[in-house]
Amino acid sequence: MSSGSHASGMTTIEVRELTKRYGSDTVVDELSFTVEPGHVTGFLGPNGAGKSTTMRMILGLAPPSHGSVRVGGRAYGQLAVPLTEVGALLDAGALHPGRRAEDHLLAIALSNGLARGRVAEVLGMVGLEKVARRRAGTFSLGMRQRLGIAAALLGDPQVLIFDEPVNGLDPEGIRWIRDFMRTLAAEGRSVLCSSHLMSEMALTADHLVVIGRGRLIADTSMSEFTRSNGQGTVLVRAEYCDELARHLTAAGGEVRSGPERSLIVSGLDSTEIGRLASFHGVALVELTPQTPSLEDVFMELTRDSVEYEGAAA
Ligand SMILES: Nc1ncnc2c1ncn2[C@@H]1O[C@H](COP(=O)(O)OP(=O)(O)OP(=O)(O)O)[C@@H](O)[C@H]1O
Repeated sequence: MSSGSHASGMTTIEVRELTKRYGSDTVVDELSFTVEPGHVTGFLGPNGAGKSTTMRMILGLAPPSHGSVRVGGRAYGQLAVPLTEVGALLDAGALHPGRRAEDHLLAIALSNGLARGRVAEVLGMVGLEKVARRRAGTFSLGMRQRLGIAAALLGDPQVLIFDEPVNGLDPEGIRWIRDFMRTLAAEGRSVLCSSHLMSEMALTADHLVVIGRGRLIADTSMSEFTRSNGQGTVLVRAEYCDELARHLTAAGGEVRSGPERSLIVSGLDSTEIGRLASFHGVALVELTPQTPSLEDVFMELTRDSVEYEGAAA
């Protein structure tokens, strides 16, 4: 059934100078990035940044004003059976409420020339086999998401696109989707997942593409992002706080008071602080590097684009 076109493993998504204009609004602006196989790539940006529009262009649902998208080296329109190349979960609400889960999947399978046996397989993969005969209208949001994912997997595609898949889910549902995406990537698939929450991506993504106002802000591995943005402050507690604060300031540190009589130090790392304290004979009670939350870093990164949006509204 599968076209076999991904035998080469070249199942990247290549976005090049992608641009979308609606009237005078440039919603996606010269965006270029690559989604690699074997990773979950987090597609991050504040609301309205252009994530959904970009995903719709990748899926051939909206024509670019300029630039191109290639999936496995080809434009979406050139894919013989698109569902076998790229699967997507865009809007879990887009389900016929009266239709049984398995009939919903069967209709998609048959209209795409896929084997009917695949329906039971994907229902099993997402853990919906026991409710296969229930009508989609009776499903919880988490179940509808699973059904949407089952549909995306029908053609066993090497590329998967999820638009805000955990929005509105309970912690158990969020965990399930997160683990599932990681499993799909571990199988060698390319997984692109959008979110407006950095904290969510930090637990899910290996790679990050951050956009604001339709423009690329960052394209980096998650570990590099954490490393380069993780230099925060150091929380210090000492028996003679004031004396230590003087020494730290003299050594070029910036010191402010923290909770419970602690000092929050920036400009010096914990090793330097420990050595200074030892040199001056001040006993330390606590020395704890503080990592800024990635959510803070993300908000700082995209602040300009959010402000612009607010100002323009
Ligand atoms: N069909 C359209 N016509 C006009 N403007 C549109 C259209 N589709 C999207 N937009 C505008 O494009 C901008 C980006 O929307 P998009 O949905 O891609 O952002 P997003 O990053 O996915 O945000 P969200 O998470 O809020 O959906 C928004 O300002 C939106 O109003």
